[in-house]
Amino acid sequence: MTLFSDAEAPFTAATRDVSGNATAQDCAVRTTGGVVRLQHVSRRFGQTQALRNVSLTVQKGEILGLIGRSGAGKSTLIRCLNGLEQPDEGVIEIEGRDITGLSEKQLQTVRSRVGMVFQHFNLLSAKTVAQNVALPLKIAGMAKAQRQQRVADLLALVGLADKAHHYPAALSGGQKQRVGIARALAASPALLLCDEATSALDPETTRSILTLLKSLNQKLGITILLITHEMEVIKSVAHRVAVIDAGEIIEQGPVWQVFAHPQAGLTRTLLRGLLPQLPENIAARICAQKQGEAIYSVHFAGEDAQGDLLTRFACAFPDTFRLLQGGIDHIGHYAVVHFFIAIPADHIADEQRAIRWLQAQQAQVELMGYVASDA
Ligand SMILES: Nc1ncnc2c1ncn2[C@@H]1O[C@H](COP(=O)(O)OP(=O)(O)OP(=O)(O)O)[C@@H](O)[C@H]1O
Repeated sequence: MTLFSDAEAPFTAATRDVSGNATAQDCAVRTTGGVVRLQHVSRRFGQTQALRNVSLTVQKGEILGLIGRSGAGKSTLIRCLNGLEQPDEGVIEIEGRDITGLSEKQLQTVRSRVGMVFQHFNLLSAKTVAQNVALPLKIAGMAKAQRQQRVADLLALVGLADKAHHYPAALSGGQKQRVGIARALAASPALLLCDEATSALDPETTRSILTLLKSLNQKLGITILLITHEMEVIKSVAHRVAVIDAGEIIEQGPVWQVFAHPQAGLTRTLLRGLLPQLPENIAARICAQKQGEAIYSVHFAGEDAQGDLLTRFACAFPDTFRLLQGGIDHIGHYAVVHFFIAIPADHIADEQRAIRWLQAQQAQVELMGYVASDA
């Protein structure tokens, strides 16, 4: 089902039915720059610049994670995408259509192309699970029999086929969010906008909801904009990440790349809990004066198969270094390797050979300082 006529829609995003099969809508697919495109969008409230010259594209079929701290401008951006807020400057396109300056009636059509998933689920407590999911379809005028079939398909898709006649009060947080996701998908939107969708859930439930979102993205090809303050969420499901700070996009790129080589200070701060850190007893004693052992940080990102960098390094340079801390992360098809080593500062030839070897493997090697050898 599409709520745009072919003439209105620059392309049809939902090209598969809820079972993941290709539909007749495939014929309507046309290539374009992105499902969502913001160009130089700014929004000010009095003295507060909530959005500053934001340019961002969410490509068809991708999961883009937008991460930022409280007050960074995430909600303002969502409100602009929904047409609930108008930017002071810039262009916002949904499926190639500029939505700035549209009438309320025109915006309703646009909103039906954007499925919203909320932090606190926003379910109607007096309606059953099936009725909650059916609501957008009823509003869109879908016939009852067709509606019932679609609700059944959607509930099966989110793993809640047996809960159709339950009320939200009888569901766990994770189940409520599954209902929220089914409802958001009901009108076959082009974009699923998830606003802190897992922030109210415990870690295990968070994982199951993220797994569901990932499988929906793969099965239905649905485009997802995931707004969060947790890097872990981004790492689990997003293809690309954009970091917003004080209304500005300060960094964006493929998740593995941003994890491997974060450029902005805030990105490094947000990543702190997820990346290996220099052990505290070393960090407390490190200094610039050459002595004892040289401490190096080594970063590497490459194809999965290259994730054995540390093993190869250890084989090539046995007895040359001490491993202080380290780990490998696998993000998509990439391995992100990060470790800290200590090399005796008086073995200059070994030190230089080891560093040259690492650099030849495209690793980024940074001398962090020195510690006395008994550290
Ligand atoms: N209607 C408004 N009137 C005045 N200031 C506003 C308004 N809406 C947002 N702001 C301000 O704009 C800035 C961005 O707010 P926004 O709610 O978009 O941030 P956020 O990243 O969503 O934060 P949180 O994660 O806490 O929800 C904040 O400084 C906020 O106080």
